[in-house]
This record gives sequence, C-alpha cells and structure tokens, in this order.
Amino acid sequence: MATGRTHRPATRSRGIPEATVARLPLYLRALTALSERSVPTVSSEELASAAGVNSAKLRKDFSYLGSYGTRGVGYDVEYLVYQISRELGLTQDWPVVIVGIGNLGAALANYGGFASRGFRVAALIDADPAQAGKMVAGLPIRHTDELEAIIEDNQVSIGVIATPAGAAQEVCDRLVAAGVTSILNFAPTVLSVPDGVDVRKVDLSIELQILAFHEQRKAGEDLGGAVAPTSLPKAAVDRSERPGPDGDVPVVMPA
Ligand SMILES: NC(=O)c1ccc[n+]([C@@H]2O[C@H](COP(=O)([O-])OP(=O)(O)OC[C@H]3O[C@@H](n4cnc5c(N)ncnc54)[C@H](O)[C@@H]3O)[C@@H](O)[C@H]2O)c1
Repeated sequence: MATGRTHRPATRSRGIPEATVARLPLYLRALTALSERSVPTVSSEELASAAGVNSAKLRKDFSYLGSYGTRGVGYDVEYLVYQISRELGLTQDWPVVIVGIGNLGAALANYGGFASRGFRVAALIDADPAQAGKMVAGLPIRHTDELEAIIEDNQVSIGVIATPAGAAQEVCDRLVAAGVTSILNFAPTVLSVPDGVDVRKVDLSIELQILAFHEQRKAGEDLGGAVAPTSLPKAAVDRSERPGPDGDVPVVMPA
C-alpha cells in the first residue's frame, strides 16, 4: 500500500504560489468567456470581478506569470488565455482515466467540458464484470483487470476516482503503481499517496454543509443571533473562517 505525505508544498517549481495556481483556472474561465465574445482587452478590475477575485490579488498573481498589462488599456485577452493555458499545462493533451463508472463516473464521462479544456477521457474502468463492454459517452467500459495496461498504453498521468469510498485507496494504489501521478478523488475518503503524487478532492456535500452553516447564521441574525451553529462538522466550520468569495477556496480541494 502506498504511504507517505498527503500534503503538498506551498509553491511549485517555478515559484508560483499554490494559491495563485488555484486561481488561474478562475481567470482562464473568465478570459475564455471574453475571448468567445471577441473582447480584445480587459482591465484588471473587470477581470477580477468576472473571476470573483480582488483586483490587487489578480495583479499580484499575473506578476508571477510576467504579465503586467498596459496602463490605460489593460490585459490582452488572447495572450493571457495562452499564457495561463501554458502555465496550467493545457496546451497539451492530457489523457485521463475515470475509475468507477456508476452514476457519478458516467456523468463525468459525459461531461463535454473536459475535452474542450485539453483533457481527453482515454478510458472508463469499472470492477463490475457486468458493466464491461457497455458504452458510455462513446467509450466501452473496461474491466479493472486491464487497469495497468490501459495506463501504460495511453500514457495516462491523471486518474479520476469515482468508486465507493471503501474501494478508493486500493484503486488509488493501483493507479499510482501503474504510473499515474495526479488523482482527482470524488470518493468521500482521504487518500494516502507517496511523494510526487498530487491528489485533489471534490466533495459537494462539504460545500453544501458550508452553505448550510451560513444559512443557519443568517437565520440566527434575523432572529437577533439566537441560533448557534452547533450541529456542523468541524471541517465546515474551519472552512467558513477562511477568506470569502475571492477565489481563495476553490470547490476542488487539496486532499
Ligand atoms: N464528491 C462529490 O461531490 C460526490 C458526489 C456524488 C457521489 N460521490 C461519491 O462518488 C462515488 C460514486 O458514487 P456513485 O453514485 O456514482 O456510485 P455508484 O454505486 O453508482 O457507482 C460506483 C461504481 O464504482 C464501481 N466500483 C466499485 N468498486 C470498484 C473498484 N474497486 N474498482 C473500480 N470500480 C469499482 C461500481 O461497480 C460502480 O459502478 C461514491 O464514493 C460517492 O460517495 C461524490
């Protein structure tokens, strides 16, 4: 079984802070929308507002990319799209495997947004022999017996886990042993990975719990502060104390 760290260093090799890396996709999404409307330039304030980040933070983030904009004109939209895409490694094609093709895995496989962002779903893998060969999103479901061969044949470095929690660590270990070095985990469990492997975790229920916390607090304010947030999990309370809607806390979390 893989052991070792589950935390990541604060900065990446080229000195871009991890928090900046986490905001780059937000800028890219806003810039792509501008590009689709053929908007040539954008001010830091406009872009910051579209990305939900404050403009001083945006300017600081872009300084790490060596992008400073032009006074009175702003940033060149197409060039920034290119720069951020390059920084995120999106100018190349990334083959991805999805493991666990149930409700969630099938929905992810059918999601068109991967391909348009440079992620090609190379294979769908499931442990259920009855699933093998069924077509989902134009791809046949392959049995887990083939996992290692699929990773090797397709040079896959990114794996998505959508299995039940109890199977996720074993799936993770097999993916890593086969050469996968980045994992996006949807299963509600903490994965242990060796050094050099990045894990990101998506948990919509935690996000909902945080919203519930804020709803409860708003209700308490309406009642003159009578309702105390006593029934929340600690993680939800901790996250609620972090900075607000400025892009610091993406839905996808480090593991
Ligand atoms: N992160 C989120 O926001 C979020 C949202 C919904 C579901 N989930 C989680 O995603 C996971 C999948 O949910 P679902 O509703 O699709 O479940 P599901 O039961 O419909 O599908 C799970 C699939 O995993 C397969 N599987 C089981 N063990 C496996 C193994 N060892 N290797 C490969 N495949 C295996 C099963 O055959 C099944 O097809 C669950 O862990 C669930 O809690 C997370």
